[in-house]
Amino acid sequence: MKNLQVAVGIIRNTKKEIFLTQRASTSHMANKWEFPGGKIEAGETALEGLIRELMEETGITVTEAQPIGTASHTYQEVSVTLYFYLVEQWAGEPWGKEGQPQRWIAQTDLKADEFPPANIEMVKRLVKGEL
Ligand SMILES: Nc1nc2c([nH]c(=O)n2[C@@H]2O[C@H](COP(=O)(O)OP(=O)(O)OP(=O)(O)O)[C@@H](O)[C@H]2O)c(=O)[nH]1
Ligand SMILES: [Mg+2]
Repeated sequence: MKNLQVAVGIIRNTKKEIFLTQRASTSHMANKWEFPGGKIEAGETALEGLIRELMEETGITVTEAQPIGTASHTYQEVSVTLYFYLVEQWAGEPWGKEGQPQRWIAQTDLKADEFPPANIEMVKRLVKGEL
């Protein structure tokens, strides 16, 4: 089975809100909410992939990103390893640049079951305020 390496950005503002986007109804994990990001390309570091994906999907220029852990999960169709980054420094204002629904939500109000299963542990850490 394919193993995808995926860089994801937890974009957090000074009010401790996190920027989420919703996955397309036609995509893997359709309609789930996610941290913006995507597949790391050949020859890219995880951080380079993160910076490129957040520009493509949200229009921001990341100026600082802190690696906060990884998670691996095997879905029926594909297995993924997520590289999570906390992003608190950027230029621009994030928006659903590819037409995805978006929202800011208080970190403590995140709901694990709105995310793909690979995200559950990270969402729980965020809700507990461990990060
Ligand atoms: N972006 C993102 N992907 C996630 C998260 N959690 C999770 O399991 N994934 C999975 O990671 C895989 C790759 O992510 P993606 O679909 O965003 O990749 P991408 O932006 O490069 O997509 P593309 O092929 O449309 O260009 C998908 O199977 C997706 O379901 C998450 O929080 N954010
Ligand atoms: Mg993506």
